[in-house]
Amino acid sequence: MSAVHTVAEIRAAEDALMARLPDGALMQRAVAGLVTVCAGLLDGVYGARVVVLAGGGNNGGDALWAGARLARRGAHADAVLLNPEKAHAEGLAAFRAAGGRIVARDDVRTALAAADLVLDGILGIGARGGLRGEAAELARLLRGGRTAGAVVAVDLPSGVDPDTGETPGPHVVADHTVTFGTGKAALVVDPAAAAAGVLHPVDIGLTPYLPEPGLTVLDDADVAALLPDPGRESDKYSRGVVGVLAGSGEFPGAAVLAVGGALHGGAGLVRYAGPGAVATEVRARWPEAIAGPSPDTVGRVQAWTIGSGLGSGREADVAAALAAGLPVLVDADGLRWLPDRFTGPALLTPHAGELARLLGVERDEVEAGRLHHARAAAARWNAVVLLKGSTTVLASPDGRVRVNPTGTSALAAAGTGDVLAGLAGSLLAGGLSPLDAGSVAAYAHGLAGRRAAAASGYPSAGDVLSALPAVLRSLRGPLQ
Ligand SMILES: NC(=O)C1=CN([C@@H]2O[C@H](COP(=O)(O)OP(=O)(O)OC[C@H]3O[C@@H](n4cnc5c(N)ncnc54)[C@H](OP(=O)(O)O)[C@@H]3O)[C@@H](O)[C@H]2O)[C@@H](O)CC1
Ligand SMILES: Nc1ncnc2c1ncn2[C@@H]1O[C@H](COP(=O)(O)OP(=O)(O)O)[C@@H](O)[C@H]1O
Ligand SMILES: [K+]
Repeated sequence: MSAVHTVAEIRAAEDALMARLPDGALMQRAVAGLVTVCAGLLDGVYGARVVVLAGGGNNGGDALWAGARLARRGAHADAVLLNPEKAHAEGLAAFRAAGGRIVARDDVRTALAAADLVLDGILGIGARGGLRGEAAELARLLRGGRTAGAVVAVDLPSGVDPDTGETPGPHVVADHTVTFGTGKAALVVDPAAAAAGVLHPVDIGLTPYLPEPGLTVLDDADVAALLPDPGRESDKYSRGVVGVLAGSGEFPGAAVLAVGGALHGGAGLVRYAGPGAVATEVRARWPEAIAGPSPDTVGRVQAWTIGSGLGSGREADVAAALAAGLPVLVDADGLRWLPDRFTGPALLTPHAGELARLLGVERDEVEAGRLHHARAAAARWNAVVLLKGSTTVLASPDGRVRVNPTGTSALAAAGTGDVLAGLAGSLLAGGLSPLDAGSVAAYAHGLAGRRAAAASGYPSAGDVLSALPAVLRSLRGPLQ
């Protein structure tokens, strides 16, 4: 599991740690990690051309110190000082003493054009708002291909909002980000995360001083530990029975895909509720599923997955499934008929457009502020909200947030959301909490998307579904 902390938490931890260390020692730890990554990216440090973009805070200090160390190893180091009066005094002195050169304004373009590596030390966790003035112009030059060198962001790409993952204005787009101490939301949540490139975490000894993280990113081992493990005495009922209320005459495929996802998520039995013609298609593809016309008549379940491809006019069916008071996942069309607030375990799986409609805002606003809007909806409906898209984020009404690291644009294909809904519903029926069911499902779904993409150029939702069994098998090992 990797942890993400807020700027306030990081500053408190840094203060506590710095109180025990000699002056400047913490920055030197950060700089040592930064220099190691830069040296690894360069084809030899000696003779390499490095341009340091230094703002007026400690982020600029890191970059100047790193420039100094690279210069001592034989690099030609140039620095652009964005705020010369405020430039980090010790960093600047070290940079100059190592032979680093301050670039005159007129020479910035030439320096960038010749650079093998550009260190972005304009702004770090002290950023407030997007880049302005000359800094914005520099970011524009970098994005415009002014340099062929690798752009390495120090701690964060400058100009992104550290805590929200939002990009309030112009910002640097980096090829690599060397980040210190712990994760930041901006490095894992789009749109900011898209500007970070490859992440290189550097341990500066902060962890013992940091609180439990509110935002986490699961890894293979976390997911393996959360996957249901049927015991020796299990039967199909004790493994969990999931009800799927999905599909319609208009969208029968959604039912087929959701039931397929549910059949592979560990539940012992899948009951499909829906119109006869759709049920016939579901059973033709999945003879192991049981079908009935409505939630009331299909038989007992331990959790419901509601909504994928449901179409219009299904309010009564949705109400009947919700009335059971069981753990529930609500997707797609089902989101039109939400109760005022959930009182039991609930997982909502909107994409940005659906969440925008729920919250009465524009889709662009949701995509620009994923964490904010997922949290707002989680609080509003007292449900875990899994917001799908380029970054899938899950916000729980208890304040916990998870970000899924496995997403791939290979999943941006019709029907993949139906597979996810079935899979997550199956995990709910298996006894996982909505937060765990949603994050485990998103994780495995992302891996299935990647696996499917490796096998077929542009995978369909069916390809993603077909890849799921092998992904789950590799995560949890074979059932004994
Ligand atoms: N503490 C430690 O020991 C360690 C810290 N470390 C490093 O320090 C970094 C944090 O440094 P920091 O706190 O100095 O903030 P930083 O990101 O450099 O920016 C602050 C400056 O930017 C300005 N400014 C703000 N917004 C702006 C905007 N939109 N556009 C333009 N300017 C803007 C603001 O000016 P103001 O507006 O306040 O006058 C202020 O001068 C951290 O990310 C890591 O790299 C590591 O070495 C590990 C040890
Ligand atoms: N650009 C993207 N990058 C990563 N994942 C994406 C992207 N776009 C969509 N997805 C994923 O694809 C799935 C699409 O689900 P959804 O929008 O409900 O489509 P549908 O209803 O057609 O199945 C979700 O899991 C979502 O997170
Ligand atoms: K930076």
